Amino acid sequence: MSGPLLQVRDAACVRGGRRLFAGLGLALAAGEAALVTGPNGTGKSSLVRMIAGLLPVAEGSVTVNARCALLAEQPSLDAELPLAKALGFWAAIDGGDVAAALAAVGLAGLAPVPVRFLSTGQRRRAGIARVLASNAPLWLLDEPANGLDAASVAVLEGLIAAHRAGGGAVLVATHLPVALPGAHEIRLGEGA
Ligand SMILES: Nc1ncnc2c1ncn2[C@@H]1O[C@H](COP(=O)(O)OP(=O)(O)OP(=O)(O)O)[C@@H](O)[C@H]1O
Repeated sequence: MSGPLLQVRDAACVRGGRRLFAGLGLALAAGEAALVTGPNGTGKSSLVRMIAGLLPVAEGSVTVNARCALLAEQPSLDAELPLAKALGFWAAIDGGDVAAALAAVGLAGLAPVPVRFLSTGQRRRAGIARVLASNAPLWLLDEPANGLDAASVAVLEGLIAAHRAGGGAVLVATHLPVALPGAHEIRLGEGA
């Protein structure tokens, strides 16, 4: 495949009649990363959702040339199911390796535990495992470090680095430090 996995051109986002940002451009090729930062309410999550196709693009264009995996605030896992089975629901669609993904985020031991019993940080790591098991080339991670301890942030950073080294790309929206060497930086300002 040639060309960027993600191309955002002159994009604007409007929510509740308010323009959050405009004129935003970004291209992510294989191996690249984007770091989206900015104060609360400036549109970081909105940008992620817009790229994921969950919010309309008010102006400009968003072109996604690869399958993408979204880590949103909720892990999108059935709270009643054991963790491995909840991830298995998605793996049945995406074809991913649940056991390997759980091991990668240090949750192998919790595979039989219902999702509702997971702690905040474990739940976030479960969401990261879902992204990992998706085999999607483009990762869209909204606040992936929320609730994670320092060791888990380091694991996250390692997983992102490995994903990029394997030809993937990632966009991370965060108010917490996440090391993304060589990332394109997008700083969203105050909302309009
Ligand atoms: N459904 C909605 N209708 C109207 N406005 C909304 C809606 N959802 C979010 N907003 C507004 O859009 C703005 C941007 O929200 P968003 O969640 O993208 O910000 P953020 O930069 O991710 O913030 P935070 O750092 O607090 O997570 C906020 O002012 C928010 O109130």
